[in-house]
Amino acid sequence: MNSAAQGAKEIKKSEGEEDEGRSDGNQGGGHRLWFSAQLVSLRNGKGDEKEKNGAERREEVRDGDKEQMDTRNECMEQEQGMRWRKGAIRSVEEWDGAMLEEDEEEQEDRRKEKEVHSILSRMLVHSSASSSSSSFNCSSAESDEVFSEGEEAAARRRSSRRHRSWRTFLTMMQWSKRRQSSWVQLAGHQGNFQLSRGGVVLKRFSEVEDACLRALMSDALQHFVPRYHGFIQQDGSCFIRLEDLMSGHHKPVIMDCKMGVRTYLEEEISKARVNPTMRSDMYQKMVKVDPSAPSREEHHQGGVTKLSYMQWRDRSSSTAELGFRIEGIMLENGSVLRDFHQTQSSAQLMETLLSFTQRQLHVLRAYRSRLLALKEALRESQFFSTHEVIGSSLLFIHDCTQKASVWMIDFGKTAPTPEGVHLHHNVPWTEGNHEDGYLIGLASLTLLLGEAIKQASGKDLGSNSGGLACKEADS
Ligand SMILES: Nc1ncnc2c1ncn2[C@@H]1O[C@H](COP(=O)(O)OP(=O)(O)OP(=O)(O)O)[C@@H](O)[C@H]1O
Ligand SMILES: O=P(O)(O)O[C@@H]1[C@H](O)[C@H](O)[C@@H](OP(=O)(O)O)[C@H](OP(=O)(O)O)[C@H]1O
Repeated sequence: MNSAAQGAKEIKKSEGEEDEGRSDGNQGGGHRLWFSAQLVSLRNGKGDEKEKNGAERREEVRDGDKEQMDTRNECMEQEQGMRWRKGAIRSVEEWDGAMLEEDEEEQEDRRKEKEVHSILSRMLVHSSASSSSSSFNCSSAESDEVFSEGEEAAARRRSSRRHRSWRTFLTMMQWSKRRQSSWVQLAGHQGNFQLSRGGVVLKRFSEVEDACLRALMSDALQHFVPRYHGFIQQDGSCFIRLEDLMSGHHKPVIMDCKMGVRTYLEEEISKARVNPTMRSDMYQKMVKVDPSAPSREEHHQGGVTKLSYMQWRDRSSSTAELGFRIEGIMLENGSVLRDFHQTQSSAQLMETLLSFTQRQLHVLRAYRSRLLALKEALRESQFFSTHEVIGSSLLFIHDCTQKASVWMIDFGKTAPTPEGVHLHHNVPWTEGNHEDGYLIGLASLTLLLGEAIKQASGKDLGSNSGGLACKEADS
C-alpha cells in the first residue's frame, strides 16, 4: 500500500474512532438535553417534556441569562470582595434544601437517602434486639428449619421482608458510595467546587469564566466544553453551574492537563515589576520540590514572587517546552496522584500516559481521535481566534466501559486578545506577543498518544476485553 492510501486508511480509521470517542460526548449531549428539559419544565410549570434540538438549547441558556441578569452584577461585586472559605465543600446532606431548583432525579435521590437511613436504623435496632438476626439469614431454606409449622407463613413473610430490606440496603449503600466517591477535584484551587445534583457541579463564580462559557455555548467548541447552566447565588456566594463531566461514568479514570507554554498572564509580569510581593507559601512549595530552585536572595527572604514561582513551575515541568503539563490523575481505585512537578521529558510523559490508560488501545485511540477532532474545532472556532487561553486544562476521562473523552475546562484566565493582536497559538511566546502556545501543547499530546499507541500495540494485554478489572456491579 502506498503512503497516500495508508494515510487515507488512517484518516478513515480516525473517523471511525472519532465516532466511538464522540459516543460519550453524545451521551453527554443526551444528559444535557434531559437537564435542559428539566429547566424548561420548571420555567413553564409543565410536566410533559419535549426533546429539544441544539439551537433551542442555546436559546434556553440565553433565556436563563436574561432571568439571571439582576443577580449577575451582585455576583461580580462579590467576586471582588468575597473571601473564599477554604475547604468549603459541603456534604450532600448539608446541601439539602439549599438548591434553587430540585428536579425529579434530585427528589428521587433525597427519597433514597431517607430510605437508607430508615432501613439502617431499623436493621440496627433489630440486630441489637435479636441475636439470630445479627447473621442476617437470607436463605428461606435455612428459615424453614428454624420456624415451627404454625408460624411458618408469618415467618416467611418476615424473612422475605428482611431479605428484601437487606438487598435494598446493599443496593442503596452501593448507590450512596458511588455518589459520594465518584467526584473529585483533581487540580486547581481546593474549595472552589461544591457538590451538586442532577449531573451539575458548582464552581466559584468568576466574571471572566462566566463570559467565556457564555460565548463558548454557541461556538464551534461547544461540544468540547461542559454545558453551562448559568449561575446561582447561595448563602451569599455565587457559583457557576457546569455539566458534571464525570456523571455517568463508572469508576472514572481522569487526568487534568494544563495547556499552553505559560500559565501566567502578561499583566502578571507588569504587576510583579511594579509591586513585587513576596509569597512565602510559594517559596515553601518550591523548596519542597527542589531546595536548590530559589535564588540566594529568595532563600534569604524566604519568599518568591508569584511570577518567579509560576515561571519556575513552567520551566521545571513540560509546560514551557511541550506546551502542556500533567496536573493530576485519578486512578480507577480512586487514588489521586498530583506529584507531576518534574514530569518533563517526552519519555516520562509517555510512560505516564501508558500507565494512565493501562495501555488499552481503544482508550488511547479514542483520546487521540478526540484531540484530532478538537484541533479541527479550534480551527473553526471564533472564540479561539479571539482569545488568549491561559491556564485552561484538558480533562481526560475514561472508564471500564467503552467511554473515553476529552473536555476543555477552566477559563478563569482566558481573555479576549487586545485590539489588533492576532494569535497563532502555535508559535513561541515572547513578552508582548500574547501567544499562549495552546496548539503546541495539543500537538505534543497528540504525538505522544500516537507513540503510546505504537508502544501499546506491541504489548497490549487486553484492549478488546475492556482492559481494567472493572465490573458494573462490583462496588
Ligand atoms: N465540569 C466538570 N466536571 C467534572 N469535574 C470537573 C469539572 N470542572 C472541573 N472539574 C474538576 O475540578 C478540577 C479543577 O478544575 P478547574 O481547573 O476548573 O479549577 P480551578 O480552581 O479554576 O483551577 P486553577 O486553580 O488551575 O485555575 C479539575 O481538575 C477536575 O478534576
Ligand atoms: O499548581 P501550584 O504549583 O500549586 O501553583 C498554583 C497554580 O499555578 C495556579 O494556576 C495559580 O493560580 P492562578 O492560575 O489562578 O493564578 C496559583 O496561584 P495562587 O496561589 O495565587 O492562587 C498557584 O499557587
